[in-house]
Amino acid sequence: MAEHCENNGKPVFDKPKVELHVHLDGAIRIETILDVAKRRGITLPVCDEMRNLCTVAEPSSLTEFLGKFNHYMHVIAGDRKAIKRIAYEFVETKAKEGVIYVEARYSPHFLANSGVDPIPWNQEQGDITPDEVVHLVNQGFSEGEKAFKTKARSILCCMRHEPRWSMDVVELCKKYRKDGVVAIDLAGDESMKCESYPGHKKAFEEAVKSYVHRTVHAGEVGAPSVVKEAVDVLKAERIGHGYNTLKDEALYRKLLQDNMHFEMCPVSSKLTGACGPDFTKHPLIRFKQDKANYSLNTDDPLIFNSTLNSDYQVAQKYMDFTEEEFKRVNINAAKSSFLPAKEKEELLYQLYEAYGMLNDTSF
Ligand SMILES: O=c1[nH]cnc2c1ncn2[C@H]1C[C@H](O)[C@@H](CO)O1
Repeated sequence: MAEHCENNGKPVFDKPKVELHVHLDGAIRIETILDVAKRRGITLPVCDEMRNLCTVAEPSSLTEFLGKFNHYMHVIAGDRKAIKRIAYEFVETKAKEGVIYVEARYSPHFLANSGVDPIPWNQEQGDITPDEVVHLVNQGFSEGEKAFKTKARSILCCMRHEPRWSMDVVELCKKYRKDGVVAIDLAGDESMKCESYPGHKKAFEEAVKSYVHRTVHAGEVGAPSVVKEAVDVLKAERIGHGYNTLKDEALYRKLLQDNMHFEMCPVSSKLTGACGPDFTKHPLIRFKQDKANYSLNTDDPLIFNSTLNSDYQVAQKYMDFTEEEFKRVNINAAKSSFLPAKEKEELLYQLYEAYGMLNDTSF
């Protein structure tokens, strides 16, 4: 059994949690993929084989990991019922994990089959645009929130390799800001520098101008220069992963000073090969020692066959995380969330109350 799956049933931190970095399309239930495929008449390998195809059990590379989406995205993309269903089920899953607020990210273009060039996943042309995808996910999240009492908001992803989609993405963030979309992200293969992609830069400039919050995948497998660029050029307010920031001490110090939030995903970092396999030497330990501003997240639980508890287990078992640190992590996550000020205050209040800290002024 993989290290991160040990004792998976018993919650390490059985208190309300906040998750800021999880890909909706990397968090689909395998049973749902199989069920939707059956309804749509799409032939897939049998259950166990499908599970093996969609997951990584041993450390691989970011490229190999990103290839996993090819095995199932064609089943969900371009299907209204399926898109809404994955959003709804996602909220149910997070509620069961004890998450009271989650920001889930996805690329609206990757789930569309119309108004997107090229049409992804070898789909036939259909009539579901990126705009309708966002509407469907918003509906799924809103119904999920009513049913399971966990609040879910969306971050819309630009993809590094498709700069032509990025202006659409920021426009969708603006259009749906009152309907559950809280920020823009840049995901995908980080070795592609965005200096050479004015499409991303323009979109992030528009985001700044229109008060759309920004996070960027950087320093996961890429050099510290990608982190620097995310902060200086794309005006990122949070960094997705950011492990390699530690390779540039001056940059790390500056970001610590600026209270930059790092969205850390320990299980993911091992299985994508972003960090070495020995969790006792993980960059997260330095962030913890320095009392940096970071959160703990699953990233793509379908592909890593993990839950949020897996990441907390790794932190506890290999990185000496205490209950106090788990509380601090979640309070930082709430403070760094992209919720409007009043909702953020309410979220923080819920955490302080659940953590028995309403009279504690040290936070
Ligand atoms: O860990 C990641 N790094 C970079 N890109 C990622 C990661 N996990 C998922 N993605 C990509 C693949 C998804 O289809 C896309 C939008 O969620 O974002």
